[in-house]
Amino acid sequence: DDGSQLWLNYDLIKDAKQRESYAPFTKFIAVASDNQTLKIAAEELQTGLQGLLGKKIATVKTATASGGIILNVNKNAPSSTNISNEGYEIYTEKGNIIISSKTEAGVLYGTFELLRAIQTGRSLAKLSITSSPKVKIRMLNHWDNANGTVERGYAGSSMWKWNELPHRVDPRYVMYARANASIGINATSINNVNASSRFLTAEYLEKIKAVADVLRPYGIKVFISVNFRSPRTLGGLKTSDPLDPEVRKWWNDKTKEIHQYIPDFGGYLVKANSEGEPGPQDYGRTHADGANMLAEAMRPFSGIVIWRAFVYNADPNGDRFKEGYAQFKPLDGAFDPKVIVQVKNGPIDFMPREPFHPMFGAFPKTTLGMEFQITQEYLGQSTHLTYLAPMFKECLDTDTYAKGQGSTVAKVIDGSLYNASNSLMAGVANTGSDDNWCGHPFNQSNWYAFGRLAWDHTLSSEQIASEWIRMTLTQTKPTEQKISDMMLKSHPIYVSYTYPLGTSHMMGESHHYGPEPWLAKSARPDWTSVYYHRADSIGLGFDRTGKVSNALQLYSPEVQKKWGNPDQCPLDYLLWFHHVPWTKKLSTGRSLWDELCVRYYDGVVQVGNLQKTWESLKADIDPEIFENVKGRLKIQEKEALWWRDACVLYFGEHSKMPLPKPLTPPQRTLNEVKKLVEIYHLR
Ligand SMILES: CO[C@H]1[C@H](O)[C@@H](O)[C@H](O)O[C@@H]1C(=O)O
Repeated sequence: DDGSQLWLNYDLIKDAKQRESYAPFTKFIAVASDNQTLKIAAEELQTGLQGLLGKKIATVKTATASGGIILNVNKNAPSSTNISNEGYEIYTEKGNIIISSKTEAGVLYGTFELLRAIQTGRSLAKLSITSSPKVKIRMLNHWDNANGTVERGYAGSSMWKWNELPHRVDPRYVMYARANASIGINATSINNVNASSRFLTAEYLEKIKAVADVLRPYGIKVFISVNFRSPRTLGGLKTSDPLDPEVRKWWNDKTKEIHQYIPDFGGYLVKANSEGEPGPQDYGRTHADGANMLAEAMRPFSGIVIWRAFVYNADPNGDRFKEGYAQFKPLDGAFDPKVIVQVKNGPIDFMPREPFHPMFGAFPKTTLGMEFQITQEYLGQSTHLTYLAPMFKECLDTDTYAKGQGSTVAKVIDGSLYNASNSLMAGVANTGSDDNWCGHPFNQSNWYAFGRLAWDHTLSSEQIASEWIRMTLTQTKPTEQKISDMMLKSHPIYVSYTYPLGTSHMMGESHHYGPEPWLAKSARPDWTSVYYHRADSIGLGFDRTGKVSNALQLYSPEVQKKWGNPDQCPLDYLLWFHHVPWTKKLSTGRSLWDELCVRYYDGVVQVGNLQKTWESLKADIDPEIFENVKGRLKIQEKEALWWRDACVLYFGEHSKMPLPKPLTPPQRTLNEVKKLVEIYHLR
């Protein structure tokens, strides 16, 4: 098993009794219409049950006996059932299992839920499931380039073969569609937000159309990331000013043209005036001017405009933490209803642990979408085992107190806090052309977890891990439990040997691989490490209280209270908000310096424990996957040591304090670690 079938490998259920228990419900599949989506659902059931039960199952038009699975689209289902268009019900009636929804896509989602029930060993005897997605647009953002590379991709080159399309349509697109549909993902933006105008040419629209045609029956809409300067680069206009009538006409025409290829086009995703990308500010206009121009072009159609809030200027005296908020806050209420503003989970940039972005809860008149990063740019890329569901949930479950207690980030995102009519959760994809799609075999679990949480953010990290392990790795309970334990501990372990106590942004410059806490000079001050950790002879951390940047003031008073006092701030967030003296005693009873060292050292020890646990599971795991993970855990251990030694040695030069007992000295000198990291900068 090379992992190419992801969590849909449908391996035979080993326990014969269990297989038999499903026999009374799997005698036939009834599907009345020949709608393509329903056909796909029926075929998925056939493939799945063939694999899981080793049983060939026929499809019929109408059920004449009991003991089958009936796929049922009920467009007029009473609204009292409280199920949204994409939601489904699964129940038993007259000895049949009914999967029912108002839409074909809903039936497909229900079908995957039934298969998941069997894959994870649940009983079908008294099924009664109703499920509706909590978020409307559940989307992958690909940072894939036209030349086949992937920005921050760690699983090979792009999965989109632009040089082959539209003539050759890679069969992997179908696998991709199945995988996404199985977790409820219903949208995908196919190209990098650092966007090439090429994607708006007729040549590329034909290619994108071919992809959209594959994804459509799986309920997935295609979006395109656009370059704001396209009216100039493609249209030959003198400007891309969003208030210029010719520019507006260009976008209107382009949007119409796109719809000739893709009638159900999802819409535009835009990174503007961020990290050198063009945008409305180039012409003295606002983000709202830019977004609303595109929304107007989209007016005749169902599509939308997703405008990113990831913006920051290079102000050495400012605080990047406050930038997105500062630029967007005056525009709350100014955006067209077709616009969703997509905000990264934290205010800086996908750091391993960030406080939630202060925009969440502060924009009652704007629809805010969530942007998570599934690809592990700062989280071990393809060599560290890091399960991200707990990190996603930590953000979603945090209370913004925007409308009193219980105003969680999740409620901002699912639209319930401000009664938003649309909602969005996006994840930067980690897919590539690697056989197993995601590089590290465990990285697949982050794609899976993202989709499951976008559908239902109340699912627990434990449940999602358990599902994924059973569907992907093993059905043996004790093994499952051990792997689940590894996964649930993995994010805290990673944070421990990289960014403990609320430190951030100390990675190697530009490639973002490995530690570089000493980085003090870069093209921009806020691309260095010293800007963030602010280590000096007194202490460590960025003071964001009223004394210095006062970024804390962007949060509601309850949140300020929770994080604003260094004696009460949870240690995991401490150095995000406070410059703490090295000698200050923390709640653990240790000084800041001692606590920092203990965490760096413990992280490395824990990676050793992950290795030991994995080794003990050898007999139960597919040999190829076993060796693959084993090798990567070795790399993880080596790199955890780099991080530990780099940070402890570097910060030690500031604190001038000895390592607490019983920690043994680092394996290298600071210069030796620096040399290791410098290799990655050699040309
Ligand atoms: C697409 O650019 C990325 C950039 O590679 C990445 O290092 C940074 O984290 O975020 C940017 C963004 O989100 O726009």
